[in-house]
Amino acid sequence: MSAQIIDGKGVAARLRKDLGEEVSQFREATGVVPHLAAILVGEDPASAVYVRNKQRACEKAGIKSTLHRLDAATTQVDLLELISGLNGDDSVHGILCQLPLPSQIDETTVLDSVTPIKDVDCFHPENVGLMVQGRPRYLPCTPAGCQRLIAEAGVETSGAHAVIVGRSEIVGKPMGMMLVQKGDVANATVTYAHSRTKNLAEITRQADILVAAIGKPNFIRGEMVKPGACVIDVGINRVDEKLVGDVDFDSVVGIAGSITPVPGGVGPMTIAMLLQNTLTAAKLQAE
Ligand SMILES: Nc1nc(=O)c2c([nH]1)NC[C@@H]1CN(c3ccc(C(=O)N[C@@H](CCC(=O)O)C(=O)O)cc3)C=[N+]21
Ligand SMILES: [Mg+2]
Repeated sequence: MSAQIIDGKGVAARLRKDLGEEVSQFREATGVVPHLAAILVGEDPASAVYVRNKQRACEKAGIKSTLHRLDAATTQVDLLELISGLNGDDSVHGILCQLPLPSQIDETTVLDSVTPIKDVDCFHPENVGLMVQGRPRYLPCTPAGCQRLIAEAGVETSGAHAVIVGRSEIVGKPMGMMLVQKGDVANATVTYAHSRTKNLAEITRQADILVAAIGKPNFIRGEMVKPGACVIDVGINRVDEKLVGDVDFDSVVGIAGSITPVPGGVGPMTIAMLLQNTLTAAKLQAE
């Protein structure tokens, strides 16, 4: 038996098409064009590719996108000044500051400076707090994409044991919070595991839903997976010019019940959710 391969790329394409229709209805009803401002600091080639993909997806969906490129040597003061200008620009609904930032810049200070209503990444503590309390303004893009793929796989989450491997503020921590909520594609029993967890394989083997967000290529192997589990691979690692996940696909695919591929799994969903949040942002600000 081989796992069902969850087609993130296909699901994302469908979502983006539906979203494009919603965007055109919104534009017609309000005359407002949803607008995402993206900030890219430095020359990291992977970041440049991601930002370009996000911009292309925006344009296809009828969302305006502008790119603000800053030199790798940009000071924190300059970046904060740019964000302050975008915060005050009524034509801009969403602001995305691509991570990682160069070492002279403190990421937390910068992310906290994005006005919460324009925080389409859902990184601001106000938005994280609202999400954790079960009254989200925005959902964080990558966890929301994972949740959508779990639903697409037809996996029951209510009462299921979801094990999150990884505790980043961007993926692992919010993912667990979303799956433990009361609600659809939620009501799970959540365990967080991470680099200090003892007997990790013993815990991952208890997972009905296993989310791998550790940032280590091919880390989750077949013997760490319960037969029939739903395995969501958030990893994006470049190894010998190739993109590989945090899951060792070849050893897991014969054991899991369903699995996301890399590429073509969570990554495209992250972008679809960003577009969704940008439309939400425009709606909230058009009121
Ligand atoms: N402020 C901020 N928000 C982010 O959401 C954010 C960020 N910074 N920094 C970097 C990470 C990473 N990320 C990805 C998005 C899409 C793909 C994606 O579409 N991946 C394709 C492959 C793309 C390729 O070939 O490189 C796939 O998995 O099929 C990957 C990674 C968003 N991030
Ligand atoms: Mg990390």
